[in-house]
Amino acid sequence: MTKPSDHPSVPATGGVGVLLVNLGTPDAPTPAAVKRYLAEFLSDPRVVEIPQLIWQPILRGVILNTRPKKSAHAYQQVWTADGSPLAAITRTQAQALQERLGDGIKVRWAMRYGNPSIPAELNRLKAEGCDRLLIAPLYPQYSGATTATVVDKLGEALGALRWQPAIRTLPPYYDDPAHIAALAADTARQLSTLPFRPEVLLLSFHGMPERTLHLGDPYHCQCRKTARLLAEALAADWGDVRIETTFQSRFGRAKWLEPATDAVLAAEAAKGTKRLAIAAPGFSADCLETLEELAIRGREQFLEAGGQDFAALECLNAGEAGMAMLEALVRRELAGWV
Ligand SMILES: C=CC1=C(C)c2cc3[nH]c(cc4nc(cc5[nH]c(cc1n2)c(C)c5CCC(=O)O)C(CCC(=O)O)=C4C)c(C)c3C=C
Ligand SMILES: [Fe+2]
Ligand SMILES: [Fe+2]
Repeated sequence: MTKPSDHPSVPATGGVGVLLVNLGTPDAPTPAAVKRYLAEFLSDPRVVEIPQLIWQPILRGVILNTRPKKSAHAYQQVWTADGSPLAAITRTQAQALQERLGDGIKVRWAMRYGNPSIPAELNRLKAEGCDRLLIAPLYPQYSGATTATVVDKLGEALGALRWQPAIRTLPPYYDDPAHIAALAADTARQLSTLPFRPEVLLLSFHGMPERTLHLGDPYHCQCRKTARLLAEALAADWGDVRIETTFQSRFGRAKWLEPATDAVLAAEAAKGTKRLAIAAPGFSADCLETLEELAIRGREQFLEAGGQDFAALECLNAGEAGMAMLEALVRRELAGWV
């Protein structure tokens, strides 16, 4: 049967797509690009929970006139030939996952803030015939400021479509046995290559305003559980290493989750800890917060306070342990679709 001459052409359908999403990053390590990125990021009411009428004048009048220069300097210290580490690693993770899943599933990546955007990649997958999509926010622990805002943005993009794809989202995987096993294997692998045996292993998670915990955000508890399970998994071979949990990257004047990573680094050195390693099991990819704040500034803080040996471990990134885990999680969520 031929379609009527006034009938629109039918787009391709029947494909399955996976969209990996991480936080976002500036397009360049310049004050202007950082300003554009921070304006979008810090205007998200999920990230700064202050009424916009009060917050926007502070953001536009103060923060965006001071922070971009300082942050651009920090980004310059970690920028690579492939661009921002967070974007470059997320891209590599998507390529590696594509290879593992094969051509029957299309894998793309997006950034919640900045580029490539969620709407652009959603529309691209749809144009390529994917009418079933798994959106995977690459945050092991759920928070309103990260996981939920990916789904908000997705909803906004879907709202502009007449013909929407079917959607699934990857649940947080903070206590998933596959995640804990990947973290334990990769942490042990990295610890065993260090030229020293640490007395202390700090597990540093990105902070959040403490208020969000009391308002019911599960982030804090999920970080604590990841840390506890990881410590248990490491106990057999690394039981002599004391494991502590801290929260980093405080922003603004409100009280944030404690203890703070920078304060603990200085306090450990002051009380005589000489050898310390730090890992960041809340980040699926290395980024400004791990490469600059922990590996550069954290080292300075520990050594200046009297520490001797310091190592910042890498995130799971696109390594074997992390990719095997991601493949397992994604295949599980795609069950029934492929
Ligand atoms: C891993 C989870 C993250 C949570 C939770 C989170 C909360 C959160 N962050 C800010 C403010 C900033 N974060 C910045 C960078 C940044 N944050 C995360 C992850 C989480 N943030 C990542 C992966 C990155 C790195 C981005 C990169 O380009 O590499 C920044 C920008 C850098 C800077 O100027 O310092 C800010 C600002 C708030 C307010 C918040 C919770 C409410
Ligand atoms: Fe952040
Ligand atoms: Fe808690």
